[in-house]
Amino acid sequence: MYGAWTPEQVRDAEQRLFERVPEPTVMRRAAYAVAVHTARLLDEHTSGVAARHVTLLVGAGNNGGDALWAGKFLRRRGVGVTALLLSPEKTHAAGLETLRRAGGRAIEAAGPGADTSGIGADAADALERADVVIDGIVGLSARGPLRPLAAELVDRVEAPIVAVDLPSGVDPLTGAVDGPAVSAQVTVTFGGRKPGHVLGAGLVRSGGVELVDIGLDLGEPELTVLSDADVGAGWPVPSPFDTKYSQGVVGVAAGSANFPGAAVLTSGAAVHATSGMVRYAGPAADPVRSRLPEIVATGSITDAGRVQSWAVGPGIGTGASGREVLRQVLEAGRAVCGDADVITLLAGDPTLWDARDPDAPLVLTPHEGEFARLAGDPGGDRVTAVREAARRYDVVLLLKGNSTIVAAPDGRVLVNPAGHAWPSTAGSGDVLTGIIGALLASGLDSWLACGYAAHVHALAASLAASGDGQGVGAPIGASALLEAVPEAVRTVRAAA
Ligand SMILES: NC(=O)C1=CN([C@@H]2O[C@H](COP(=O)(O)OP(=O)(O)OC[C@H]3O[C@@H](n4cnc5c(N)ncnc54)[C@H](OP(=O)(O)O)[C@@H]3O)[C@@H](O)[C@H]2O)[C@@H](O)CC1
Ligand SMILES: Nc1ncnc2c1ncn2[C@@H]1O[C@H](COP(=O)(O)OP(=O)(O)O)[C@@H](O)[C@H]1O
Ligand SMILES: [K+]
Repeated sequence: MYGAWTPEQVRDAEQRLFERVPEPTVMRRAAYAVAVHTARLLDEHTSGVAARHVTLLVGAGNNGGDALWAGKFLRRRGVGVTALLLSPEKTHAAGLETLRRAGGRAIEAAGPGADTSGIGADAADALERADVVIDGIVGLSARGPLRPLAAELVDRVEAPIVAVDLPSGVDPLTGAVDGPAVSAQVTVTFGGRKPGHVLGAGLVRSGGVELVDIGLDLGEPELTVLSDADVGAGWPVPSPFDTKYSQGVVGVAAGSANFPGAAVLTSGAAVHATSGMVRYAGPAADPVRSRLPEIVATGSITDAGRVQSWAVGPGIGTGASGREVLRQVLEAGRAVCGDADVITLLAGDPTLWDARDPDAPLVLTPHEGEFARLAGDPGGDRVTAVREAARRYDVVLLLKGNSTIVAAPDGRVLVNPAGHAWPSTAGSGDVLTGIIGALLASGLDSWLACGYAAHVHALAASLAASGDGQGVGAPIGASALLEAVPEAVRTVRAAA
């Protein structure tokens, strides 16, 4: 498990740290780590460190200061260092002096001989000759899109980039990118990850994130990211004294005559995710029986028998029959995972919420379009949007995406950064619904159930796409993802 802390939380911790440790000492510690990771990248790309060339992009604040100090440490290893100063009058003075004393060169990014981009001739040359570039344009204090000169420089870089703290152009709080931004090979960050490293485009732009301990005491994180080991440790498996009933029976109300696949995928995922028993209720009972013989299938919810949770929504339609299915499931007073048409129905008819038993956990799993129907466009700050909607509707809300966000009504937020896009295939959301339904039936806390399910779902997709999680991937369909769920569960349990 790891956390991500907001810039505000980091700044508060920074102030407390500076009462004990002088600021320059902290900066040197941070910069030394940047230099170490830069040397590693140089070695990877050029099979050496000495006599290689590193160009620093130096902005107006301490992020640029870190880059300058890193340049000094690289000089000690014989690296040629050129700093391009974006705001010469605001450059970190001590950093600039230490780099110069160590034999580094510092020039104005917008120096003489500039072409229409505004980049000076020497600066353009330094960018071209760089084996690695260090991005110290902006870090925690970034606001809005990169300014024009910074944007031009970032556009021009061809060498691999080490980002200091955050890739410039990424919003530290939301991970949103609105214009040109650095795509780092490695991001070296200090004290704790920031939301920008795990959310949205920031996840992709950060590359590999290296965390450096600089002695910050950060408190409770804004966001939590689960590891394989966390998920494996909590994943429900049968005890010697369990029966098929005691592990929790999952009910699935999904699919229709037109969409039997949704029924098969949701039910199949419930079968693969946990042991125990799965009941299916709906118009696709025949295809479900023929594909999944272990499922007890009936035509209607009233005939389904007792269950501990319902996975409901995919393929049920938004007409009268879908509406009736939702009403019956909500009235059953069991834990519910509602997806797809359920979200559209709840968004369109607020009276449907009245059928809900307030004591039974309710999870909704919208994709972005469904979320917009329910709670409006999530915009760039998805965490805030999901947290507010979870509170407003008193549900656990899972917003799907490359970074899946799970908010509880009490404000807790989990993020699952997939790190790849293999789940992006039709029907894979149905699989997620089935996995969550199964975890709810086992009695797991519904917020954690969503976090566990999103984690295993993304892992299953990666295992299915790459054969064993290591090889080169190939496109998959949701059926392959479904079949890989047991392997994903084995993988996380082995890590626990
Ligand atoms: N926290 C810690 O414990 C430690 C933190 N450390 C380091 O300090 C960093 C934070 O430093 P910081 O606060 O000086 O600000 P920083 O991010 O360098 O920004 C500088 C200036 O950039 C500008 N600017 C803003 N937006 C912009 C944009 N879109 N495009 C272009 N420019 C933009 C704006 O200046 P303006 O031009 O508006 O005057 C802003 O003031 C942190 O990320 C880490 O690297 C480490 O040393 C170790 C300990
Ligand atoms: N680019 C992506 N990267 C990673 N995961 C993705 C991406 N796009 C979609 N997913 C995941 O795939 C699933 C798609 O669900 P959904 O949109 O409901 O599809 P469907 O309705 O076809 O089943 C979700 O779990 C979502 O998080
Ligand atoms: K940066």
